[in-house]
Amino acid sequence: MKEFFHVETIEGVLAHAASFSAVGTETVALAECLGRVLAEDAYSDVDIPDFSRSTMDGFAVKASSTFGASEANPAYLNVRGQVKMGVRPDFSIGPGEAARIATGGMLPEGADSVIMIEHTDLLDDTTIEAYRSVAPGQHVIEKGEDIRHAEPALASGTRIRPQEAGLLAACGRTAVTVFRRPMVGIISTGDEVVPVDQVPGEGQVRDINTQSLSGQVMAAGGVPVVFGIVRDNRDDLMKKCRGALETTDMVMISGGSSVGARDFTVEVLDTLPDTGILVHGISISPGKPTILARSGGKAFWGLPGHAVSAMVVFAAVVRPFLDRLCGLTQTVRQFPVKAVLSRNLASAQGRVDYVRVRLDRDEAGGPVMAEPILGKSGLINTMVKADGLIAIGIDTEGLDQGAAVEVMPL
Ligand SMILES: Nc1nc2c(c(=O)[nH]1)N[C@H]1C(S)=C(S)[C@@H](COP(=O)(O)OP(=O)(O)OC[C@H]3O[C@@H](n4cnc5c(N)ncnc54)[C@H](O)[C@@H]3O)O[C@H]1N2
Ligand code: MOO
Repeated sequence: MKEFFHVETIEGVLAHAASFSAVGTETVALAECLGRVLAEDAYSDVDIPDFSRSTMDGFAVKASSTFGASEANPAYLNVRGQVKMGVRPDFSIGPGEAARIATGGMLPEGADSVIMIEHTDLLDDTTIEAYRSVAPGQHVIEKGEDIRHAEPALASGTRIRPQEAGLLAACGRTAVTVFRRPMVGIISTGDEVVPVDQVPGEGQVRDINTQSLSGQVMAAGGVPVVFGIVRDNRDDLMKKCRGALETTDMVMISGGSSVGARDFTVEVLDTLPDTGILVHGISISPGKPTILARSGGKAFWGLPGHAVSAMVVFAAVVRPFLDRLCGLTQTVRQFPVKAVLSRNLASAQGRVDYVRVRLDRDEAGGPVMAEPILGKSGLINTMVKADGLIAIGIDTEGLDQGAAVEVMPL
């Protein structure tokens, strides 16, 4: 009888991720870099800002000229001139002096702070009264305070969000080196699986997994490459797998990962050159009959056919491998949502149970509640109802109503 072998803990499977390498790099225009992963340490060609700059409309002063100033006892300051925007002032400031300055203006030599215009009064064309004291550095961004040009502004392996793109703009980077988006081959198998544009006949189902897995790949920054549906035929499967491995960076096949007589995936993998099966069976549910193989340095996944199982395995196991291929090395700061379980939940020991949950909160602003969505792993609509997954630990028998849980968003 065929059996699972290498049944592995989730940690054991994830440990294999380190043995796969990031894909190559390419240069993209700044405007195209959103969502990409930086493949270089990015520096600025100048300090940012490159001059000490006012953050308020007012008067640039030496802070010491205002010490002790108040409504009852204002400081009288001599106005030396006006700072023009975008140019270095051609005068300096001494004790008891001030210069008109707008937000963003360059501080004149000698000035170390700015007093807001609303804390001053104009006595005549060249004299102001200051009613407040300011501290050195107040209302000023110092030269290099945002980014110093000798220090890396962003580290290689960082995912570029809008704020990183803004910082790259400040650094003068019109183009950046990023990792290529990994191409992920997607194959569906099964004689009963038909394309979306066909009305399924008796005993047939439409191909869900190609679409849902493609979406997960895209959301993770990869490019799905769809290889369609393969019949339960060893030669056809072999041909598709070879083609997918030759043209993509990672392959996911769904269905045919279990131990049934028609489950050819393992046989095909055993025959492919330079290919070894790393894992067949993971101690998780759903998703136990998952295969991970290495073929010519590429990860090859056999995901369970059930639509929920395939998606859960992607979220819990495949995603960290794809992150690695994407070149992500900086910690991805994604925090789970903390919630309270709405009902008792049974779970078997010896495996990690991934439970779909819907999040809700009452209008009074109580805790976020996690309501389990129970249902078989072939029901895609249970994933639609779910906002996330909770993992019940391998040694945990179940969770009680009211337990604190962490929800991985879907
Ligand atoms: N005797 C045993 N039978 C099964 C076991 C087991 O341990 N012993 N494990 C079960 C579990 S758990 C799962 S999950 C499935 C996984 O089986 P396979 O990966 O071999 O997948 P299939 O048998 O091909 O398909 C399962 C199910 O999913 C439907 N399917 C397949 N592909 C798609 C697709 N692209 N879109 C939508 N639906 C798809 C397929 O028609 C089947 O209904 O094995 C259990 N059996
Ligand atoms: O573990 Mo299978 O992966 O139920 O649904």
